[in-house]
Amino acid sequence: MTIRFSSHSRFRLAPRAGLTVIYRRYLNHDATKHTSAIPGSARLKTVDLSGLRSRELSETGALLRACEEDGFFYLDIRRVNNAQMIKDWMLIQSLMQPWFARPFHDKMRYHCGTFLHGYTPVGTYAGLLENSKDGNESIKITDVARRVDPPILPDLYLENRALLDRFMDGCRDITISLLSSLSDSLDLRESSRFEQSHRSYMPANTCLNLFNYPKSTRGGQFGQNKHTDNGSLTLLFANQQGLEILSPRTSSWDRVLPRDGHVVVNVGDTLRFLSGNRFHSSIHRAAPIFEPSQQGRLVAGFFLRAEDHCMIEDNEGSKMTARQWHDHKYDIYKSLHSIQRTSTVLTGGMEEHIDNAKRSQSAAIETREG
Ligand SMILES: O=C(O)CCC(=O)C(=O)O
Ligand SMILES: [Fe+2]
Repeated sequence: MTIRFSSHSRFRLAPRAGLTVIYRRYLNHDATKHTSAIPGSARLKTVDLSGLRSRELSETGALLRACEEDGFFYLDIRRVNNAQMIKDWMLIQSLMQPWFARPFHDKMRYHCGTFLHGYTPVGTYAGLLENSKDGNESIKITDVARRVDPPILPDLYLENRALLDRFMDGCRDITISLLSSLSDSLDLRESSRFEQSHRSYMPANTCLNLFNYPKSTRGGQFGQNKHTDNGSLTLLFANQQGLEILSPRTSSWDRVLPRDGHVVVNVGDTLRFLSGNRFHSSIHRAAPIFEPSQQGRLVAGFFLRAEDHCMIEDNEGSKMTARQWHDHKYDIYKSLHSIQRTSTVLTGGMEEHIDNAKRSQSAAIETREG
C-alpha cells in the first residue's frame, strides 16, 4: 500500500543534494563503535503464530532460540483470525495518514506534556546524530488512558474506538501467547510464569504508539537513536523500511525489511531481566528515509510492559520496579547524547554485554592458538 502525504503537511521534501549530505554524515556517524559501513539486511528467524498456539515444537523452539540469540524475529500472523490484524493495520494506516497531515497547532491540542499518552511532536527524543533530535511524531494510546471515562485520548482514538480496541486487544493476545510459550519452554511454574507479571487488569504502561516519520523535517532531525526497549515485548507493524538492528554476531547495523503478513517482534529489557538475562534485548534504531519513492513512514508499535509493581534486577544489579525502570529509561531517551553515554541505561547494558562476549571469544581463540 502506498502512503501519500498531503501537500498541506508542514513537512516539505528536502532537496536530494541535502539528503546525500545527511546520508554521508549518518553513515560516518559514530553514535556507536559498532557502526558498519553499509547496512545489509538482517537474517531473522520466523515464528508462525498459529503453529505456536498449537504448541508445534518447530515453532516453540524457534521462538526460544530467537529470544536467546537475536532478541528480534518475524512473526507470521496470516493464519490467525482470518488475518484480521493485517486488515486492521491497513485501516489504521488510512486513519494515521490524514491525521498526521493536520496543521501542527491542531495536533498539539492533544499534546499532554507527558510521555504517558497523547500526541508527541517531532524532536522530543534523541536523534541519530550527535546532539540531534528524533524525526518522528506519534500518538500514544495507553491501556490506562483508554479505561478512563471519557478516555483522555486524541480524536483519532475516540472516533475509531472499536477498531483500535480490537487491534490493541489482538496485540495483547499475541504477546501473551508468546510469553506463555516461553514460560513453557523454560518450565516456569505459577507466579514465576511470565504471563503472571503481565495480567491485563493490573496497572502497567502497556500501550499502542502510532508513529509517523515524515520524509523531511527541520535540519538533522530524523530517525530514532539506538536503544533497547524498556518493556517486555514489542510488536512492530510497518510496511516501509527504516528499522535497523545491531547484530550481536557481526556488530553491523542490519536493515529489518518489512514482510507481508508478518509483524516484527523484539524482546525488551524487562523480559530480559525477568529471564535472568537468558534472553537478549537487541539494540535497534530507526534510520532516515532515503528511497525517493518513499513518502514517509508509518509504524504501529505495541509495547507490552510488565505490571507497574513487578520487581526486576537491572544489568547493574540494582533492584527496582518495572515502572521505575520505564520512567528512568524515558528520561534517558530524551537526554542529550553526552548524558546518554554516562550510563548503561539507554541500551540496558547490551553494548557492554556484546563487548564482553567478543572479548572472551577472542581470548578463547588466542588461548587455543597460543
Ligand atoms: O520505527 C521503528 O521501526 C522502531 C521504533 C522503535 O524502536 C521504538 O519506538 O521503540
Ligand atoms: Fe524500540
